[in-house]
Amino acid sequence: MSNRQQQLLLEARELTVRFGGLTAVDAVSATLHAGEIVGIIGPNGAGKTTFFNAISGVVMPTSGTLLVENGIDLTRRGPHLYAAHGIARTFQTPRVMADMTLEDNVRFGMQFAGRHREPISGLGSTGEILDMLGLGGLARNVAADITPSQQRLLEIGMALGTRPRVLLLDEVAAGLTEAEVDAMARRIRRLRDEHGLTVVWIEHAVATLLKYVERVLVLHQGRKIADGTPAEVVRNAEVVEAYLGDEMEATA
Ligand SMILES: Nc1ncnc2c1ncn2[C@@H]1O[C@H](COP(=O)(O)OP(=O)(O)OP(=O)(O)O)[C@@H](O)[C@H]1O
Repeated sequence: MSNRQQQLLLEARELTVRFGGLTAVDAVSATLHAGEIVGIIGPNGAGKTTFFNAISGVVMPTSGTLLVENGIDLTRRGPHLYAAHGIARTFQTPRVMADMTLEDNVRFGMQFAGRHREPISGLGSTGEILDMLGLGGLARNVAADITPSQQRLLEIGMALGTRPRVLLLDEVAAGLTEAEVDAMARRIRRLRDEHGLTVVWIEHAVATLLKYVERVLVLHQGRKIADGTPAEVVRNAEVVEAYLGDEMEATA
């Protein structure tokens, strides 16, 4: 492992999120190191999105601790601070601004960049960001006029505008064709390989995700039940049982 990969960018310690009597995330501990592409899988309602919400400041954890780069404690701090510390995310339903042009959408994201954050190499301008996502030719179009899969890419562009080190992707492949998913995965890998980002990627389609990530966390009923390479988790008995075997068969 290189030094770059060893740098700890995010650490959740016993993170718990309760909604009334329901424990959506149950004492989950996990680490994320620079240069990783990590997937999060788990059956419906497993707590994947809530865990994302907790590590991006969208929901306050009930208990536990969240540390970011340089050991800074962001537990229970506001979402703007997460962006300032280099954490950016997309949402399951893309939150683009339909009436604005693609370049203005990316510019909007840039307003949330931490004032002292260096631009990402090769992704410092709206043009570079849109080109990297294959949206350069549509820069002056309004977001309402592009396809749903292009809107997903645009939302990634808005996140990139904040100059993140860690990019959290929530089901960016949902509803895409196989060819589009493949193109999306290649772009995500380039974000890591060429632009130095670290990626955490939730996808409901397990077989899809396991093809593209190097490490995977498995959540079930709010608990982390596995954390390893795709090959390791598909052989994990607790994981197979959580999915009743069904979705894992395609990847076994
Ligand atoms: N704001 C909320 N208020 C109350 N309950 C919530 C809230 N958000 C999520 N939950 C509940 O928390 C649990 C975990 O939900 P979450 O959306 O995190 O799971 P998930 O693994 O992302 O599921 P899916 O694959 O269906 O998106 C579910 O039981 C859900 O109903």
